[in-house]
Amino acid sequence: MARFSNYWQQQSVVSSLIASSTIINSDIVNGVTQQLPCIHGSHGFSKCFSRHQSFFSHVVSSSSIIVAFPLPETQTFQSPGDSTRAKTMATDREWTQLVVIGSSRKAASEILKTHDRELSGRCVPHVSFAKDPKLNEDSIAWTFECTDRWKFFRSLMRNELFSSKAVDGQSSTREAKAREMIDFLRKKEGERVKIRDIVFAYIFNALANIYLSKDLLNYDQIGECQRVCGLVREMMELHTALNISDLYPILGRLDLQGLSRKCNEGEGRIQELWRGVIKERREGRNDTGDDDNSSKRKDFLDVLLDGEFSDEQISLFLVELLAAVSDSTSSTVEWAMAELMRNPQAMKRLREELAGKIPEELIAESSLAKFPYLHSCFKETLRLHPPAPFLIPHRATEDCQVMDCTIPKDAQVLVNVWAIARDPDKWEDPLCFKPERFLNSDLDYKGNHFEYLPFGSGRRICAGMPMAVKKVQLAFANLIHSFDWSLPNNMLPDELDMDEKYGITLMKEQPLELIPKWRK
Ligand code: HEM
Repeated sequence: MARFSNYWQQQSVVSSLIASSTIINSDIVNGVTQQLPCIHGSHGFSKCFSRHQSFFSHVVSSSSIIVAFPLPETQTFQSPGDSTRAKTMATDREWTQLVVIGSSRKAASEILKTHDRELSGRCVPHVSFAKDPKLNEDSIAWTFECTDRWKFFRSLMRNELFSSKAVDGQSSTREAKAREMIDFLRKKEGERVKIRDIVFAYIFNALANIYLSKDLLNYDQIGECQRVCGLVREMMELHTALNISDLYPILGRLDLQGLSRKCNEGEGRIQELWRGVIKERREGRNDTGDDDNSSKRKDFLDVLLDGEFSDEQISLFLVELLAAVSDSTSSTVEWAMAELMRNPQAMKRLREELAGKIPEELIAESSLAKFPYLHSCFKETLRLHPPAPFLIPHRATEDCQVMDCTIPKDAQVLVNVWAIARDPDKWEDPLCFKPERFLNSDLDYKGNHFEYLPFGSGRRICAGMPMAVKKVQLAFANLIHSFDWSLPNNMLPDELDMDEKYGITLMKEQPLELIPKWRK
């Protein structure tokens, strides 16, 4: 309960800070007050934003733009008059960025369902390669609009990667990679391991094998795994770093803080991991004159080469479909492990469920359906720690009336799924980790229940959800089933730091370090 009141206190700090930087309609809706991710303890988001407070004040006071500052916490644009004012401000000040945040179930449903068509553009941060209009049309997650080309990519991914048939066909690859992860951890028995790095390597290699039929990371070079994991993390953070170019798009090209340059360099280093693989495959195909390689089993790289995509295009797909998603997926496993360490009863119950059905061997994907409590732990982890707390920023592609508020064209539209999944009016004990709430409940993450949207909803819903669900649960189940885990330095479960760190992915600020002990 102490944590809960702390939560509300911090809301006001964070809300007013944010309100002072951009035009915010944090509650397009009835009664729910502004809620921004932050919470646990005294750090997390509030720290992240307060670090920039002086920067904001400076920007604000030195400009003649944007609303009156600072906006009081409660000031939102709720009445039709307010929304007209917001619109006027946005159109008068074309060179500033209007941000609208939906923070209730109703607002989420309006944005992602009722107005899905008008609000499913993307607001692309200046650091992203996709800000370049020529590259944007080859992006999936950052396409400015849902064009025919984006539809083509989505259907290509659905058919080749994420249909039930395709996902089932990949299960042996994921199982093999899960086994490698467990074998590596067996060798580390009694030592401290960073869960994030280990799981990242599993996710990354499982995806790399599905796309390229090749490992890109090697557990024996754990330093390299950490380097790549750190590089990806840094890129994700750069996408949400406070960037003056995003606040004042007119300054975009100047890259005054050097963030775009940094992001480009990071992406370049990540792409080095697979550039050679693409080149080699293309040359191999040319040498055999076997352009479509029809007699052999195809992986996703073959599909892309058959589709005559350039090496550059393929490489950028892999930035989005391999590097970026490995971050969100490994983060979910890390949070799940952290929550279980803090909740010994839940850990015990999960162990019993797993051991009752699978006494020895590694748990196979085909067995996952037998574990309702495992599935509930997965759902509860995503409720408390959605990897994308505001989804990926949407954009209004035209003026749009949402409830009693006009969202003008080109406004950035965020849905605070983090806060919605903690709304005390909708969730009992919203800040407690209680997987039981999902047992015997039909609430799922497929985008139909607007109080719970870890994968989003509507046309921009996570493309990789069917694969992500399997991948996370497989890793999580086997980590719990194979090892007893303890915290280093005799730390007590309550002492585990659960602060969050904001990037596009909501990470655990302090990486989770645990000591494995083989259970068999
Ligand atoms: C636990 C793991 C994951 C979670 C919680 C998650 C969640 C999300 C969310 C919230 C979005 C944005 C939705 C929106 O903006 O409305 C998204 C987009 C996306 N996700 Fe995931 N994701 C996960 C893993 C994956 C994986 C493993 C893949 C692919 C292998 C993937 C591929 C994508 C793609 C391509 C998009 C962009 C969709 C578009 O803009 O059309 N995700 N994801």
